[in-house]
Amino acid sequence: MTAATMQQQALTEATDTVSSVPTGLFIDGAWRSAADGQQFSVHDPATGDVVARLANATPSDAMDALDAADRAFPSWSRTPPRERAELLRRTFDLVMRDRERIARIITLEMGKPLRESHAEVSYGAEFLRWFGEEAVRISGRFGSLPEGTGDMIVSRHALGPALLITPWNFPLAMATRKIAPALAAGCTVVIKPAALTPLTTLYLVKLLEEAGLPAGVVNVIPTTNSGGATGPIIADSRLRKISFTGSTQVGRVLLEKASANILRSSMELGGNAPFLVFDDADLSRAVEGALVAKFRNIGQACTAANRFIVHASVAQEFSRRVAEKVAQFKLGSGFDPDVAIGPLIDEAAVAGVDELVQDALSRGATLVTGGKRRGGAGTFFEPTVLTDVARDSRILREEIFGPVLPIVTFDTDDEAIAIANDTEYGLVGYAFTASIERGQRLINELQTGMMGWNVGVLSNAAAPFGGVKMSGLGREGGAEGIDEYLTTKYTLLPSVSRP
Ligand SMILES: O=CCCC(=O)O
Repeated sequence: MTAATMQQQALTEATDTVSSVPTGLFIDGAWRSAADGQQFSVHDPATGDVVARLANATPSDAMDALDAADRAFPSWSRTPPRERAELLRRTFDLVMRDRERIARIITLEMGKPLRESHAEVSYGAEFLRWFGEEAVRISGRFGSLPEGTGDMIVSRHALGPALLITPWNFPLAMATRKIAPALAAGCTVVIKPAALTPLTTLYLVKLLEEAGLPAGVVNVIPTTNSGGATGPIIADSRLRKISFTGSTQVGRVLLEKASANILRSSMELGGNAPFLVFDDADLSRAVEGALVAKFRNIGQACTAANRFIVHASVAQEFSRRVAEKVAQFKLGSGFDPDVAIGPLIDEAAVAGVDELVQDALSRGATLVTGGKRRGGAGTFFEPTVLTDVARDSRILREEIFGPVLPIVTFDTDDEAIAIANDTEYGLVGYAFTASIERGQRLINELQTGMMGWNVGVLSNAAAPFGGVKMSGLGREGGAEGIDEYLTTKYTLLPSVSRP
Protein backbone atom coordinates (compact mmCIF):
# COMPACT_ATOMS: atom_id res chain seq x y z
CA MET A 1 0.00 0.00 0.00
CA THR A 2 1.34 3.50 -0.80
CA ALA A 3 1.76 6.16 1.87
CA ALA A 4 -1.06 8.17 0.28
CA THR A 5 -3.46 5.19 0.41
CA MET A 6 -2.50 4.45 3.99
CA GLN A 7 -3.05 8.09 4.89
CA GLN A 8 -6.50 8.13 3.29
CA GLN A 9 -7.49 4.86 4.96
CA ALA A 10 -6.32 6.06 8.40
CA LEU A 11 -8.19 9.33 7.97
CA THR A 12 -11.38 7.50 7.01
CA GLU A 13 -11.02 5.18 10.02
CA ALA A 14 -10.46 8.20 12.26
CA THR A 15 -13.55 9.96 10.96
CA ASP A 16 -15.58 6.76 11.58
CA THR A 17 -14.13 6.50 15.09
CA VAL A 18 -15.14 10.06 15.88
CA SER A 19 -18.74 9.16 15.15
CA SER A 20 -18.57 6.88 18.23
CA VAL A 21 -17.42 9.71 20.54
CA PRO A 22 -20.23 11.14 22.68
CA THR A 23 -21.08 14.73 21.71
CA GLY A 24 -22.69 15.82 24.98
CA LEU A 25 -21.67 16.88 28.45
CA PHE A 26 -21.26 14.16 31.07
CA ILE A 27 -22.79 15.25 34.36
CA ASP A 28 -23.94 13.11 37.28
CA GLY A 29 -23.49 9.90 35.33
CA ALA A 30 -25.53 10.94 32.27
CA TRP A 31 -24.83 12.42 28.86
CA ARG A 32 -26.77 15.56 28.05
CA SER A 33 -26.86 18.56 25.73
CA ALA A 34 -25.89 22.07 26.84
CA ALA A 35 -28.44 24.00 28.92
CA ASP A 36 -28.88 26.57 26.15
CA GLY A 37 -28.60 24.02 23.32
CA GLN A 38 -25.45 25.69 21.98
CA GLN A 39 -22.73 23.71 20.22
CA PHE A 40 -19.16 24.31 19.06
CA SER A 41 -16.98 22.75 16.38
CA VAL A 42 -13.77 20.75 16.62
CA HIS A 43 -11.38 21.01 13.63
CA ASP A 44 -8.70 18.85 12.07
CA PRO A 45 -5.62 21.12 12.11
CA ALA A 46 -4.18 19.34 9.06
CA THR A 47 -7.11 20.32 6.82
CA GLY A 48 -9.14 22.89 8.73
CA ASP A 49 -12.21 20.64 8.30
CA VAL A 50 -14.84 20.40 11.02
CA VAL A 51 -14.69 16.89 12.52
CA ALA A 52 -17.35 17.14 15.23
CA ARG A 53 -19.99 19.40 16.78
CA LEU A 54 -20.26 19.21 20.56
CA ALA A 55 -22.41 20.58 23.36
CA ASN A 56 -20.87 23.82 24.65
CA ALA A 57 -21.17 23.85 28.46
CA THR A 58 -22.68 26.97 30.03
CA PRO A 59 -21.90 28.32 33.53
CA SER A 60 -25.13 26.67 34.68
CA ASP A 61 -23.96 23.28 33.32
CA ALA A 62 -20.67 23.84 35.12
CA MET A 63 -22.44 24.39 38.42
CA ASP A 64 -24.51 21.24 37.84
CA ALA A 65 -21.22 19.40 37.38
CA LEU A 66 -19.87 20.75 40.67
CA ASP A 67 -23.15 19.86 42.43
CA ALA A 68 -22.79 16.30 41.14
CA ALA A 69 -19.13 16.05 42.17
CA ASP A 70 -19.99 17.40 45.62
CA ARG A 71 -22.89 14.93 46.09
CA ALA A 72 -20.74 11.99 45.00
CA PHE A 73 -17.76 12.89 47.19
CA PRO A 74 -18.85 11.38 50.57
CA SER A 75 -19.56 8.00 49.06
CA TRP A 76 -16.57 7.92 46.65
CA SER A 77 -14.08 8.99 49.32
CA ARG A 78 -15.33 6.12 51.50
CA THR A 79 -15.27 3.57 48.69
CA PRO A 80 -12.61 1.00 49.60
CA PRO A 81 -9.26 1.88 47.99
CA ARG A 82 -9.20 -1.55 46.34
CA GLU A 83 -12.46 -0.76 44.53
CA ARG A 84 -11.16 2.63 43.41
CA ALA A 85 -7.98 0.90 42.25
CA GLU A 86 -9.92 -1.69 40.29
CA LEU A 87 -11.99 0.93 38.49
CA LEU A 88 -8.73 2.55 37.33
CA ARG A 89 -7.26 -0.78 36.35
CA ARG A 90 -10.35 -1.73 34.33
CA THR A 91 -10.17 1.64 32.59
CA PHE A 92 -6.50 1.02 31.80
CA ASP A 93 -7.49 -2.29 30.17
CA LEU A 94 -10.23 -0.59 28.15
CA VAL A 95 -7.87 2.14 26.95
CA MET A 96 -5.43 -0.54 25.82
CA ARG A 97 -8.27 -2.44 24.12
CA ASP A 98 -9.20 0.73 22.20
CA ARG A 99 -5.69 2.10 21.69
CA GLU A 100 -5.99 2.24 17.89
CA ARG A 101 -9.21 4.20 18.06
CA ILE A 102 -7.89 6.60 20.68
CA ALA A 103 -4.68 7.22 18.73
CA ARG A 104 -6.73 8.09 15.66
CA ILE A 105 -8.90 10.50 17.62
CA ILE A 106 -5.79 12.21 19.02
CA THR A 107 -4.24 12.63 15.57
CA LEU A 108 -7.49 13.86 14.08
CA GLU A 109 -8.14 16.56 16.66
CA MET A 110 -4.57 17.51 17.59
CA GLY A 111 -2.51 16.70 14.50
CA LYS A 112 0.49 14.76 15.83
CA PRO A 113 1.79 11.84 13.73
CA LEU A 114 -0.15 8.65 14.40
CA ARG A 115 2.85 6.81 15.85
CA GLU A 116 3.25 9.62 18.40
CA SER A 117 -0.45 9.30 19.24
CA HIS A 118 0.15 5.60 19.89
CA ALA A 119 3.01 6.56 22.21
CA GLU A 120 0.69 9.00 23.98
CA VAL A 121 -1.91 6.27 24.48
CA SER A 122 0.67 4.05 26.19
CA TYR A 123 2.00 6.96 28.24
CA GLY A 124 -1.48 8.21 29.19
CA ALA A 125 -2.84 4.75 30.02
CA GLU A 126 0.05 4.17 32.44
CA PHE A 127 -1.27 6.88 34.77
CA LEU A 128 -4.45 4.81 35.18
CA ARG A 129 -2.46 1.70 36.02
CA TRP A 130 0.11 3.51 38.19
CA PHE A 131 -2.43 5.38 40.33
CA GLY A 132 -4.60 2.28 40.58
CA GLU A 133 -1.56 0.72 42.24
CA GLU A 134 -1.02 3.80 44.44
CA ALA A 135 -4.66 3.92 45.64
CA VAL A 136 -4.07 0.99 47.99
CA ARG A 137 -0.85 2.47 49.41
CA ILE A 138 -2.15 5.68 50.98
CA SER A 139 -0.74 5.49 54.47
CA GLY A 140 -0.26 7.64 57.57
CA ARG A 141 1.86 7.17 60.70
CA PHE A 142 1.70 6.80 64.42
CA GLY A 143 4.10 8.38 66.90
CA SER A 144 4.57 9.62 70.43
CA LEU A 145 5.25 13.18 71.50
CA PRO A 146 8.87 13.66 72.64
CA GLU A 147 7.59 14.68 76.09
CA GLY A 148 5.80 11.33 76.45
CA THR A 149 2.52 13.10 77.15
CA GLY A 150 0.58 12.05 74.11
CA ASP A 151 0.34 9.84 71.07
CA MET A 152 -0.26 11.14 67.60
CA ILE A 153 -2.01 9.65 64.61
CA VAL A 154 -1.19 11.20 61.26
CA SER A 155 -3.85 10.26 58.72
CA ARG A 156 -4.45 11.26 55.11
CA HIS A 157 -7.78 12.11 53.55
CA ALA A 158 -9.19 12.99 50.15
CA LEU A 159 -9.40 16.75 49.69
CA GLY A 160 -12.86 16.98 48.14
CA PRO A 161 -14.20 17.92 44.70
CA ALA A 162 -11.45 18.92 42.27
CA LEU A 163 -11.51 21.03 39.10
CA LEU A 164 -9.15 19.75 36.41
CA ILE A 165 -8.32 21.98 33.44
CA THR A 166 -6.37 20.20 30.71
CA PRO A 167 -4.47 21.42 27.63
CA TRP A 168 -4.79 20.45 23.97
CA ASN A 169 -1.27 19.14 23.36
CA PHE A 170 -1.57 15.70 25.07
CA PRO A 171 -5.34 15.23 25.13
CA LEU A 172 -5.23 11.77 26.72
CA ALA A 173 -2.16 11.86 28.96
CA MET A 174 -2.92 15.22 30.57
CA ALA A 175 -6.44 14.00 31.40
CA THR A 176 -5.32 10.68 32.90
CA ARG A 177 -2.42 12.34 34.74
CA LYS A 178 -5.02 14.35 36.69
CA ILE A 179 -8.11 12.11 36.79
CA ALA A 180 -6.25 8.98 37.93
CA PRO A 181 -4.57 10.39 41.08
CA ALA A 182 -7.73 12.31 41.99
CA LEU A 183 -9.88 9.18 41.83
CA ALA A 184 -7.22 7.06 43.53
CA ALA A 185 -7.15 9.52 46.43
CA GLY A 186 -10.97 9.50 46.73
CA CYS A 187 -11.64 12.91 45.15
CA THR A 188 -14.45 13.52 42.69
CA VAL A 189 -13.79 15.73 39.68
CA VAL A 190 -15.10 18.20 37.15
CA ILE A 191 -12.86 18.19 34.12
CA LYS A 192 -12.75 20.89 31.48
CA PRO A 193 -10.78 19.68 28.46
CA ALA A 194 -9.31 22.17 25.98
CA ALA A 195 -11.97 23.31 23.50
CA LEU A 196 -9.53 22.49 20.66
CA THR A 197 -9.23 18.79 21.61
CA PRO A 198 -12.17 17.60 23.74
CA LEU A 199 -12.91 14.38 21.81
CA THR A 200 -10.22 12.25 23.45
CA THR A 201 -11.45 13.17 26.96
CA LEU A 202 -15.05 12.41 26.01
CA TYR A 203 -13.96 9.01 24.71
CA LEU A 204 -11.96 8.35 27.88
CA VAL A 205 -14.99 9.17 30.01
CA LYS A 206 -17.07 6.77 27.94
CA LEU A 207 -14.51 4.09 28.88
CA LEU A 208 -14.60 5.09 32.56
CA GLU A 209 -18.39 4.70 32.37
CA GLU A 210 -17.99 1.26 30.81
CA ALA A 211 -15.56 0.37 33.62
CA GLY A 212 -18.29 1.08 36.20
CA LEU A 213 -17.75 4.73 37.20
CA PRO A 214 -20.35 5.74 39.81
CA ALA A 215 -22.52 8.78 38.99
CA GLY A 216 -20.98 12.17 39.77
CA VAL A 217 -17.42 10.94 40.32
CA VAL A 218 -16.20 12.34 36.99
CA ASN A 219 -18.08 15.15 35.22
CA VAL A 220 -16.98 16.63 31.89
CA ILE A 221 -17.77 20.11 30.64
CA PRO A 222 -16.25 20.87 27.21
CA THR A 223 -16.72 24.57 26.54
CA THR A 224 -15.41 27.50 24.55
CA ASN A 225 -16.34 29.77 27.48
CA SER A 226 -13.57 28.60 29.78
CA GLY A 227 -13.51 31.52 32.22
CA GLY A 228 -17.32 31.80 32.30
CA ALA A 229 -17.76 28.10 33.09
CA THR A 230 -14.91 27.59 35.53
CA GLY A 231 -15.08 30.98 37.30
CA PRO A 232 -18.21 30.15 39.36
CA ILE A 233 -16.84 26.70 40.21
CA ILE A 234 -13.58 28.18 41.51
CA ALA A 235 -15.51 30.76 43.53
CA ASP A 236 -17.64 28.04 45.19
CA SER A 237 -16.37 27.00 48.60
CA ARG A 238 -17.33 23.34 47.97
CA LEU A 239 -14.45 23.07 45.50
CA ARG A 240 -11.30 22.03 47.37
CA LYS A 241 -8.71 21.57 44.64
CA ILE A 242 -7.71 22.97 41.27
CA SER A 243 -5.22 21.39 38.89
CA PHE A 244 -4.26 23.18 35.69
CA THR A 245 -1.86 22.50 32.84
CA GLY A 246 -1.26 25.35 30.42
CA SER A 247 0.42 28.71 30.11
CA THR A 248 1.98 30.62 33.00
CA GLN A 249 -0.19 33.59 32.10
CA VAL A 250 -3.45 31.65 32.56
CA GLY A 251 -2.04 29.82 35.59
CA ARG A 252 -1.42 33.13 37.32
CA VAL A 253 -5.03 34.24 36.72
CA LEU A 254 -6.34 30.91 38.06
CA LEU A 255 -4.10 31.17 41.14
CA GLU A 256 -5.49 34.64 41.83
CA LYS A 257 -9.03 33.28 41.63
CA ALA A 258 -8.09 30.23 43.70
CA SER A 259 -6.72 32.45 46.46
CA ALA A 260 -10.24 33.57 47.44
CA ASN A 261 -11.03 30.15 48.93
CA ILE A 262 -7.38 29.18 49.64
CA LEU A 263 -7.70 26.29 47.18
CA ARG A 264 -5.05 23.59 47.03
CA SER A 265 -3.52 24.27 43.63
CA SER A 266 -1.37 22.31 41.21
CA MET A 267 -0.04 24.30 38.28
CA GLU A 268 1.92 22.73 35.46
CA LEU A 269 2.90 25.80 33.47
CA GLY A 270 5.28 27.00 30.78
CA GLY A 271 8.84 25.92 30.11
CA ASN A 272 11.96 27.21 28.38
CA ALA A 273 14.09 24.08 28.56
CA PRO A 274 17.84 24.40 28.06
CA PHE A 275 19.55 21.57 26.17
CA LEU A 276 23.25 21.55 27.06
CA VAL A 277 25.83 19.77 24.95
CA PHE A 278 29.32 19.65 26.52
CA ASP A 279 32.58 18.99 24.70
CA ASP A 280 32.80 15.43 26.14
CA ALA A 281 29.28 14.45 25.03
CA ASP A 282 28.60 11.45 22.84
CA LEU A 283 27.52 13.54 19.84
CA SER A 284 25.42 10.84 18.17
CA ARG A 285 23.46 10.44 21.36
CA ALA A 286 23.19 14.22 21.75
CA VAL A 287 21.83 14.62 18.21
CA GLU A 288 19.30 11.82 18.76
CA GLY A 289 18.31 13.39 22.10
CA ALA A 290 18.00 16.84 20.52
CA LEU A 291 15.64 15.61 17.81
CA VAL A 292 13.25 13.97 20.25
CA ALA A 293 13.52 16.73 22.88
CA LYS A 294 12.68 19.32 20.23
CA PHE A 295 10.37 17.66 17.73
CA ARG A 296 8.28 15.31 19.91
CA ASN A 297 4.70 16.56 19.59
CA ILE A 298 5.78 18.97 16.80
CA GLY A 299 7.61 20.98 19.47
CA GLN A 300 4.32 21.62 21.24
CA ALA A 301 5.25 20.33 24.70
CA CYS A 302 6.11 22.20 27.87
CA THR A 303 9.10 19.87 28.07
CA ALA A 304 10.30 20.72 24.53
CA ALA A 305 13.94 21.80 24.41
CA ASN A 306 13.77 25.52 23.69
CA ARG A 307 17.42 26.63 23.78
CA PHE A 308 20.33 24.53 22.49
CA ILE A 309 23.43 25.61 24.38
CA VAL A 310 26.39 23.88 22.77
CA HIS A 311 30.11 23.98 23.57
CA ALA A 312 31.90 26.05 20.91
CA SER A 313 34.28 23.18 20.07
CA VAL A 314 31.45 20.84 18.99
CA ALA A 315 28.81 23.35 17.89
CA GLN A 316 29.56 23.22 14.19
CA GLU A 317 29.49 19.43 14.03
CA PHE A 318 26.38 19.19 16.25
CA SER A 319 24.54 21.82 14.12
CA ARG A 320 25.53 20.10 10.88
CA ARG A 321 24.33 16.69 12.01
CA VAL A 322 21.09 18.01 13.49
CA ALA A 323 20.28 20.12 10.43
CA GLU A 324 20.98 17.20 8.09
CA LYS A 325 18.34 15.11 9.89
CA VAL A 326 15.84 17.94 10.25
CA ALA A 327 16.03 18.79 6.55
CA GLN A 328 14.81 15.24 5.84
CA PHE A 329 11.76 15.44 8.11
CA LYS A 330 8.58 15.17 6.12
CA LEU A 331 5.91 17.77 6.95
CA GLY A 332 2.27 16.81 6.47
CA SER A 333 -0.81 15.06 7.81
CA GLY A 334 -0.22 12.95 10.91
CA PHE A 335 -2.04 10.12 9.11
CA ASP A 336 0.75 9.86 6.53
CA PRO A 337 3.04 7.12 7.92
CA ASP A 338 6.15 8.89 6.58
CA VAL A 339 5.40 12.20 8.22
CA ALA A 340 7.56 13.34 11.15
CA ILE A 341 6.10 16.81 11.64
CA GLY A 342 2.34 17.39 11.65
CA PRO A 343 0.43 20.68 11.73
CA LEU A 344 0.55 23.18 14.57
CA ILE A 345 -2.66 23.40 16.51
CA ASP A 346 -4.03 26.61 14.92
CA GLU A 347 -3.31 29.83 13.03
CA ALA A 348 -2.28 31.70 16.17
CA ALA A 349 0.36 29.05 16.85
CA VAL A 350 1.82 29.41 13.35
CA ALA A 351 1.85 33.20 13.60
CA GLY A 352 3.55 33.03 17.01
CA VAL A 353 6.32 30.69 15.81
CA ASP A 354 6.84 32.77 12.67
CA GLU A 355 7.23 35.94 14.75
CA LEU A 356 9.92 34.34 16.91
CA VAL A 357 11.86 33.11 13.86
CA GLN A 358 11.66 36.52 12.17
CA ASP A 359 12.83 38.23 15.35
CA ALA A 360 15.85 35.90 15.63
CA LEU A 361 16.74 36.42 11.94
CA SER A 362 16.47 40.19 12.30
CA ARG A 363 19.03 39.99 15.11
CA GLY A 364 21.52 38.12 12.97
CA ALA A 365 20.67 34.41 13.35
CA THR A 366 21.61 32.09 10.48
CA LEU A 367 18.81 30.03 8.95
CA VAL A 368 20.18 26.55 8.32
CA THR A 369 16.95 24.83 7.26
CA GLY A 370 13.20 25.49 7.23
CA GLY A 371 12.07 28.91 8.43
CA LYS A 372 8.61 29.47 7.04
CA ARG A 373 5.00 28.37 7.18
CA ARG A 374 3.69 26.06 4.48
CA GLY A 375 1.03 27.47 2.18
CA GLY A 376 -2.30 25.78 1.46
CA ALA A 377 -4.72 24.14 3.85
CA GLY A 378 -3.77 23.36 7.44
CA THR A 379 -1.53 25.10 9.91
CA PHE A 380 1.97 23.88 9.09
CA PHE A 381 5.37 25.35 9.94
CA GLU A 382 8.58 23.88 8.51
CA PRO A 383 10.98 22.14 10.90
CA THR A 384 13.66 24.77 11.37
CA VAL A 385 17.25 25.07 12.62
CA LEU A 386 18.80 28.42 13.52
CA THR A 387 22.44 29.00 14.52
CA ASP A 388 24.31 32.09 15.78
CA VAL A 389 21.19 33.13 17.64
CA ALA A 390 21.76 36.43 19.47
CA ARG A 391 21.33 36.21 23.24
CA ASP A 392 18.70 38.96 23.30
CA SER A 393 16.44 37.17 20.78
CA ARG A 394 12.86 36.57 21.89
CA ILE A 395 13.17 32.92 20.85
CA LEU A 396 15.56 32.32 23.76
CA ARG A 397 13.22 33.97 26.29
CA GLU A 398 9.79 32.75 25.20
CA GLU A 399 8.34 29.26 24.88
CA ILE A 400 8.47 28.45 21.15
CA PHE A 401 5.82 25.69 21.11
CA GLY A 402 6.75 24.77 17.56
CA PRO A 403 9.36 22.91 15.47
CA VAL A 404 12.23 25.40 15.71
CA LEU A 405 15.65 24.53 17.10
CA PRO A 406 17.83 27.56 18.00
CA ILE A 407 21.52 27.04 18.78
CA VAL A 408 23.86 29.24 20.85
CA THR A 409 27.40 28.46 21.98
CA PHE A 410 29.36 28.61 25.23
CA ASP A 411 33.00 28.24 26.32
CA THR A 412 32.94 27.36 30.03
CA ASP A 413 30.69 25.33 32.32
CA ASP A 414 29.94 28.43 34.39
CA GLU A 415 28.78 30.22 31.27
CA ALA A 416 26.60 27.26 30.17
CA ILE A 417 24.89 27.08 33.56
CA ALA A 418 24.38 30.84 33.66
CA ILE A 419 22.72 30.80 30.21
CA ALA A 420 20.58 27.78 31.15
CA ASN A 421 19.31 29.48 34.32
CA ASP A 422 18.76 32.86 32.68
CA THR A 423 15.00 32.37 32.37
CA GLU A 424 11.95 32.87 34.52
CA TYR A 425 10.97 29.24 33.83
CA GLY A 426 12.31 26.07 35.42
CA LEU A 427 10.53 22.96 34.21
CA VAL A 428 13.19 20.71 32.69
CA GLY A 429 16.79 20.83 31.52
CA TYR A 430 18.67 18.37 29.31
CA ALA A 431 22.40 17.83 29.62
CA PHE A 432 24.70 15.70 27.48
CA THR A 433 28.03 14.99 29.11
CA ALA A 434 30.09 11.90 29.87
CA SER A 435 31.38 13.41 33.10
CA ILE A 436 29.79 12.18 36.34
CA GLU A 437 31.12 15.20 38.26
CA ARG A 438 29.68 17.63 35.74
CA GLY A 439 26.34 15.81 35.74
CA GLN A 440 26.22 15.98 39.53
CA ARG A 441 27.02 19.68 39.46
CA LEU A 442 24.16 20.19 37.01
CA ILE A 443 21.73 18.30 39.26
CA ASN A 444 22.59 20.81 41.98
CA GLU A 445 22.79 23.95 39.90
CA LEU A 446 20.25 23.72 37.07
CA GLN A 447 17.17 25.57 38.31
CA THR A 448 14.61 23.06 37.06
CA GLY A 449 12.21 20.51 38.51
CA MET A 450 13.46 17.77 36.15
CA MET A 451 16.64 16.92 34.30
CA GLY A 452 17.37 14.56 31.44
CA TRP A 453 20.99 13.43 31.63
CA ASN A 454 22.00 12.04 28.25
CA VAL A 455 18.32 11.52 27.39
CA GLY A 456 15.93 13.71 25.42
CA VAL A 457 12.59 12.57 26.83
CA LEU A 458 11.91 11.72 30.46
CA SER A 459 8.14 11.75 31.00
CA ASN A 460 6.89 8.64 32.80
CA ALA A 461 3.90 7.83 34.99
CA ALA A 462 6.23 6.68 37.78
CA ALA A 463 8.16 9.96 37.88
CA PRO A 464 7.29 13.24 39.64
CA PHE A 465 6.66 15.71 36.81
CA GLY A 466 6.75 19.43 37.59
CA GLY A 467 8.78 22.59 37.72
CA VAL A 468 10.18 25.41 39.79
CA LYS A 469 10.07 29.19 39.30
CA MET A 470 7.28 30.21 36.88
CA SER A 471 6.91 26.66 35.60
CA GLY A 472 4.51 25.87 38.38
CA LEU A 473 3.56 24.26 41.63
CA GLY A 474 3.19 20.63 42.62
CA ARG A 475 4.05 17.34 40.96
CA GLU A 476 2.07 14.98 38.74
CA GLY A 477 2.88 11.29 38.48
CA GLY A 478 5.08 9.20 40.73
CA ALA A 479 4.43 8.58 44.40
CA GLU A 480 4.17 12.37 44.76
CA GLY A 481 1.24 12.70 42.33
CA ILE A 482 -1.42 11.37 44.70
CA ASP A 483 -0.32 13.74 47.50
CA GLU A 484 -1.72 16.63 45.49
CA TYR A 485 -5.23 15.27 46.15
CA LEU A 486 -4.77 14.39 49.83
CA THR A 487 -4.75 16.40 53.02
CA THR A 488 -2.92 15.40 56.19
CA LYS A 489 -4.65 15.30 59.57
CA TYR A 490 -2.82 15.15 62.91
CA THR A 491 -4.74 13.72 65.87
CA LEU A 492 -3.39 13.79 69.43
CA LEU A 493 -4.55 11.51 72.21
CA PRO A 494 -3.28 11.23 75.75
CA SER A 495 -0.66 8.58 76.08
CA VAL A 496 -1.44 5.55 78.16
CA SER A 497 1.36 3.87 80.01
CA ARG A 498 2.73 1.02 77.99
CA PRO A 499 4.54 -1.99 79.31
O1 LIG B 1 3.34 19.52 27.66
C1 LIG B 1 3.34 19.02 28.75
C2 LIG B 1 3.46 17.58 29.07
C3 LIG B 1 4.59 16.91 28.40
C4 LIG B 1 4.82 15.51 28.92
O2 LIG B 1 4.08 15.01 29.78
O3 LIG B 1 5.79 14.90 28.49
